[in-house]
Amino acid sequence: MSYRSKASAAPCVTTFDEFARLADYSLMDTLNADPDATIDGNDHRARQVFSGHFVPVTPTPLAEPEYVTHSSTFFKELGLSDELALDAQFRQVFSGDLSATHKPMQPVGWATGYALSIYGKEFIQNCPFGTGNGYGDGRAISVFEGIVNGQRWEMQLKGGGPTPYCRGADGRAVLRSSVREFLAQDYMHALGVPTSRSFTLYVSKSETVTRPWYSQDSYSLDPDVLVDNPVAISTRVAPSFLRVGQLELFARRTRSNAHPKALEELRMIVSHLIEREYKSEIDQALGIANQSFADQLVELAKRFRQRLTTLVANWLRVGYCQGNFNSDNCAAGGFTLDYGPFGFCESFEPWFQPWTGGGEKFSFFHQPTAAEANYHMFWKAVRPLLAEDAGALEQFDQVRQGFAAAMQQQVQNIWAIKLGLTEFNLEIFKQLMQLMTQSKVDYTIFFRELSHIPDDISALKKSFSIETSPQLDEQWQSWLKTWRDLVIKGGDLTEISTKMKQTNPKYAWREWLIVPAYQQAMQGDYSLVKELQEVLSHPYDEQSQEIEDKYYRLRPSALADVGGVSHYSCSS
Ligand SMILES: Nc1ncnc2c1ncn2[C@@H]1O[C@H](COP(=O)(O)OP(=O)(O)OP(=O)(O)O)[C@@H](O)[C@H]1O
Ligand SMILES: [Mg+2]
Repeated sequence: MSYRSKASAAPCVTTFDEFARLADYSLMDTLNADPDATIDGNDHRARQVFSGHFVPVTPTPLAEPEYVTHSSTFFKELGLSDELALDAQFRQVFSGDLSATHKPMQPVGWATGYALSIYGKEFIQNCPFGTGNGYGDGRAISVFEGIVNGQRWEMQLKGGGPTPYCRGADGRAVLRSSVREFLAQDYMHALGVPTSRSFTLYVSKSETVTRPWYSQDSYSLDPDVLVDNPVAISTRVAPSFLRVGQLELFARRTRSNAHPKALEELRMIVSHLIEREYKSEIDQALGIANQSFADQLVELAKRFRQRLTTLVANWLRVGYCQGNFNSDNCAAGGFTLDYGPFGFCESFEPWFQPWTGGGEKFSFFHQPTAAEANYHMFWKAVRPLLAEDAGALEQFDQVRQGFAAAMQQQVQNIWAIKLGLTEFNLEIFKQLMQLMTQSKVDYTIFFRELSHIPDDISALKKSFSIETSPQLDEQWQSWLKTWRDLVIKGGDLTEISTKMKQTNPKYAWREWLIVPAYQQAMQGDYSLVKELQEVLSHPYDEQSQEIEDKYYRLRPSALADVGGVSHYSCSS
């Protein structure tokens, strides 16, 4: 299996006119708008939204927008030329000014409500009205839907200004978090991990917002200063932005009989999910003719389970920790969404958690359990739609029951692949985890060095951030021998090594190397952002010696506990 990203099509769309013509809004045609909303989308204050699937809302344009970057890789895949990102009208639209659009593209975007469950427990405290009706996309506004290069995509501004779900906040995202989100999303794609995609990033040259953050070299757990930050809008793209929390919102309304159309709205949103994210797979599994909705739901449960368990196993593979894997941050399409509280594990720690608000339950190795809690909420939300079909309901429940076993299977599978083994070996794995923790290994460097299948531990020592004792070295040597003997049984060492290098990336997300990129970007210099984009878009490749010296190295120990580098409290 190779995790390299796919090849791309030749560019063809070069003007905004051509781009706007790709718009096709099936979502607005098939789902319900909030009946209390205004048609013009001038709807920017926190309020309750009682029904409907979306609220028409216009973004708030950035003042004096400037181009920061775009994803060249993704533009190519979509058949868009790179110049388009610099086109004045295109920039205007993707920095929030929809007045520059023309038909069939529409001058109004939309935001959606969703609910939140934390580790399987329903929460409404986050809603300012105490009802759950004020919670949803507070600063994410979708502005485009269309068929681009043969595939349907939705494009969503993040930081596009307040919506009815803003809960009194400003609806903005700062450049720091936008650069992080943009780069991380692109990086995840390059790693071969399903994700929403980075599209464009523009910053305001004159508008700032004040956010709590860390002073230089601060060891504080919580931010200790207020910083003025330029505001930015990044656009992300996905087949849909449906979250498990969104299904939950409609299920909760159904359960409480909130309004007469509640069950129908739940059915509609789940059908929409199938249409957008699972249609071809379900058609393939069931055949196109004579499918009942109940059959589709059972198949949906299977497919989502498969995607979610694979996703989380891949997060473990690449060292990613979502940090706040609640149901409102869990895409129902089974890909990574919301790069706010995330981080990548450098110095190995099973319970690594970069986000100070997240706690151990959302830490690195707890993600499979967090995923199960989200899957449970998905199951609970969709279940009422099967009330009339006992047979399908039983199958649906069985898929839910099987989550833990399926998850364990995926995790074991990924460990076997990471270690170049044909099957998971619990003893080898347990010993390794212990040794890795004791030696504080750099997660990425360790597995990359191991991918060369060395017979001596000296190469692996490059990844250790402590001096090891002779006893520990002996334990390592003995582990290495047992592991190597097992690998040898699996076949040709060169082939296994090549596969391991396609599984274990060389280039990692190192927060301390990202910090200078967003700091320089705040001063108007985007060159480091571009450089990182380039390095991180080929994470499995050997790159130049210069890049290796700069990016393939351990975090300086002085940065180990620095606020904003090793941990952060705020993702906005
Ligand atoms: N500055 C802000 N203004 C308005 N709403 C905000 C702001 N920051 C966060 N929110 C809202 O708070 C909720 C939870 O925060 P979270 O950090 O998950 O959001 P987010 O990073 O904006 O979300 P996502 O990537 O999931 O859309 C979301 O509904 C989000 O829209
Ligand atoms: Mg979120």
